[in-house]
Formats: sequence, structure tokens, C-alpha cells
Amino acid sequence: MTQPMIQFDKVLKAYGALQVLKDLDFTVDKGEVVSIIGPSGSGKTTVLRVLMTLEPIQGGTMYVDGEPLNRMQANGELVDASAAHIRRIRSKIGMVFQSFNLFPHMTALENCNESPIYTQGKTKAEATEESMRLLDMVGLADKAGHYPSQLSGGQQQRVAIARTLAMHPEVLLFDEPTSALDPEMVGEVLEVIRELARSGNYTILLVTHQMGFAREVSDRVCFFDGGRMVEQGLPDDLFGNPQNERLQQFLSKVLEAG
Ligand SMILES: Nc1ncnc2c1ncn2[C@@H]1O[C@H](COP(=O)(O)OP(=O)(O)OP(=O)(O)O)[C@@H](O)[C@H]1O
Repeated sequence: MTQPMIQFDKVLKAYGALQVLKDLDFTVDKGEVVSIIGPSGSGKTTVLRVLMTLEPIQGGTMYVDGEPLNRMQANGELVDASAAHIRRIRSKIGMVFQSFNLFPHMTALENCNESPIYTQGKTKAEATEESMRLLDMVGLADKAGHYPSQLSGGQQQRVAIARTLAMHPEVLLFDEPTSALDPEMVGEVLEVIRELARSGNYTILLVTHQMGFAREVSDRVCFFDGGRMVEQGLPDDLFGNPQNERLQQFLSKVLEAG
């Protein structure tokens, strides 16, 4: 059996008394494209944020490519991970946020190649060449010199994707990547994600409210409710023949809303 690329083993995440992830067990295989759907507050974004180590967890272990992320081996024992250990494992993961998070004082090109975390081990010329190739890939080579304020939301999100790819991640996390966009810009961003999913080069975990897109691009869709994964399956099975009552209710509400 192949080793999962991402594994959550009884992960517990709480904000004070509010338990957001409740002993979550969840895996994503290497090269798999998995979407997480579910009602607001069910813990979808939290799954991505704890994996990015943007939030601490209170219990359990997360593994990336077989290595524990928040724990490490020391003298034959699993102990809390050091900052260096976390940085090394985390460098395999790139995240695209709902709100782009570009540096406003940097051009599109500089956003991709000016930060040391994006350019490790490359000369300036190599970093620039690669960033230009990535901007071209997301259809924005002609906007390389533009600042975020001179770009539409859809263009900013495509720069954010190019910037994430510049880190050479093996895993891509997308947190509702189109929900901050005007409707006419959604398609151009989905097209880029669709291409990345089709390329087979990445393990992708996508949190989305766009059921049609989740159904189209995913190898597997997971339904979260109340901090647990309550149903998962092939997209056509999960959407076409949902078993869990909460999932049935959720899907009929989403369909009603159009
Ligand atoms: N920093 C925080 N402090 C306190 N509570 C938080 C924090 N971040 C998230 N929560 C709470 O954790 C729960 C899960 O949040 P999360 O963002 O993971 O949900 P979600 O399923 O992604 O929801 P949505 O679809 O609305 O984005 C919610 O009840 C939320 O209010």
C-alpha cells in the first residue's frame, strides 16, 4: 500500500472550549485531488490552517509524506517538533488563501521571487526566469510589472497561485480560492486550478463551496460536519447518492440556493 501524502491521526483542535476538530482521522494519497465540503463552521478551513502550522493543535499527530509534522523522533521517542523540523516538513506544502495575501508594495513578479522562502537555492536570474514562466502559466506574463492594486481580484489570485508554485510544493492547499471574487472572475481562477489538478504533479486539498467544481476536479470528496469527516466518496457517488442525513440536507440546501 502506498504511504499517504497527508495523514491526520486523531487530531484535536480547540479554540478555548470550542472543539473544532474532534479526533480527526483523515488521509490524502500522493497525487490525489481531494475536496472538502460542508456547512459553515464545520472545520474545513481549520484542517488547512493546522496543516500549515498556522494554528497549534491540542492532540493527535499530522504526518506529511510519512513524517510527523508536529512531532519528531529524538532518542527513539516522539517529542514535540523543533521549529527547524516543522519548517523542513512544511516546505512541502503551499497554501492559496481566500484573500490572496499578496505583498501590496511588490509587483506581481516581485511577489513571486522577492521573498527568500520562495527562492531558496536559486540565483536572482533563475528565480526571475522561473517566476516569469509561472506567471505565463497562469496567463499573466504581461502583468509582471503590475502592483496588486492594479490587478483584478482574479488576476491577484492567479499571481498568488504562481507565487505558491514558486516554492515547489508537493502539496497544494486551496482555501475557498474563489469566494472573495466577483462572479465573472471565478472561471479564470478555476481554470488554473483545474490545470494543476489535471497535471498530476501535485497532491491537492481544496476547501470549496463550489459543488460543481468539486465534483468535476476531485478524485474524492469529503463532507465535514461538526469537526468530523462524516462521509467521503467518489464525487459522483457522494453527490449522486449521499448516505448521511446531514449531507443530504446540506446538498439540498445548496441546490435550493442555486
Ligand atoms: N481564531 C479563532 N478563534 C476562535 N474560533 C475560531 C477561530 N477560527 C475559527 N474559529 C471557529 O472554529 C469553527 C470552525 O471554523 P472554520 O473556519 O474551520 O470553519 P469552516 O468550515 O471553514 O467555515 P466557513 O465555510 O464558514 O469558512 C467555527 O466555529 C469558527 O467560528
